[in-house]
Amino acid sequence: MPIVEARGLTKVFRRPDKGTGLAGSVKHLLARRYVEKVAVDHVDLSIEAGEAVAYVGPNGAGKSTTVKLLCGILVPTEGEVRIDGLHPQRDRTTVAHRIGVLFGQRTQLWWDLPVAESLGVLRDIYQVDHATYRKRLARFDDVLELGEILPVIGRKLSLGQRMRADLAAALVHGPQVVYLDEPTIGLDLAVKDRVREFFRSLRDEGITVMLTSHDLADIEGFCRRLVIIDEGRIIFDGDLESVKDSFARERILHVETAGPVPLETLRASLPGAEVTEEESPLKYAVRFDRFAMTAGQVVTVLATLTDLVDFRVDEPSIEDVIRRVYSGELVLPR
Ligand SMILES: Nc1ncnc2c1ncn2[C@@H]1O[C@H](COP(=O)(O)OP(=O)(O)OP(=O)(O)O)[C@@H](O)[C@H]1O
Repeated sequence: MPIVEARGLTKVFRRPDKGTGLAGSVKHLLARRYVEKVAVDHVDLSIEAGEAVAYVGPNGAGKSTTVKLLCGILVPTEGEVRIDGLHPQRDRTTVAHRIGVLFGQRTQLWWDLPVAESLGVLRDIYQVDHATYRKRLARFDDVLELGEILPVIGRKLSLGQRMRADLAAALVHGPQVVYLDEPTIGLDLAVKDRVREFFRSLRDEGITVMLTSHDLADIEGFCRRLVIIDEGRIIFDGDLESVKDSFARERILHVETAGPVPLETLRASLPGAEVTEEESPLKYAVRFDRFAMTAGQVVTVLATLTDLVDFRVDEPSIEDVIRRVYSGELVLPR
């Protein structure tokens, strides 16, 4: 049985349509008008225990709303959610123990308390015994270096410290399912790396993770499954690597040659590829479609023209593919 299951999940927000200016407000008072926004539109999603799922989509696609529905923070307009077979509202307390959530844009720490006390309050709310709590804190300290920020008051934390503390807060009760909504937003690279390492350790422990991020480096090497939402609807749900294999066709071979070769000669020898000079002398970039030719074939052709000193092949990231999906240039099979 899936640990997270959503069927026909729909959320429609209704907000007052007040028009503009005073006249608009008066008109609204006399005859109330509303506009509706379908933020999540009949989403079906099944996540098995232990899966790490990337949930991506452009701004306003409905990602955060889905996460809020899956946690029980919002009640669906239509459809239903089950967490380990339980209903997020009817079984609120049991579900709260099974899930952890981090909203990168918001904190669940108490602003006026040191981090240690905020975590202590959560320990009491979730009734985590002291030995287990100490063990969890030690683990958070290992990867997140939490120890140094435990005495710091919430409002004095830097963004990176705040995110590390919030991760601990989301996990202090040992949830089976964790939703991470933009967990690396605004972090510098060193903290991002540390936090990403922590995600991998969660996955390796068998915790189910659903990760929403605009930084696709968060999902590479971490999530096997990719779900793309656009305008409230799931437009793709499948294997991340196979998407890359099938749609990230472009490869770039960076090559350094022993002597200069005229660009025209290189271009004439590699029809279908795009050859450009790189910034340093004797270095070229060959951009080619890997379905049209292999990197080996490109290297063989180049080696007939000159001696090669060094070469490297760059693969495009999943980011390129997803950018093309967002722009409508690429439609992935569902
Ligand atoms: N409380 C609300 N009331 C009215 N509209 C809302 C509310 N929350 C979200 N929306 C609207 O629902 C749509 C989906 O919003 P949501 O925050 O889920 O998107 P998102 O994919 O998380 O976007 P982002 O990547 O920008 O955070 C947007 O058009 C948003 O303006």
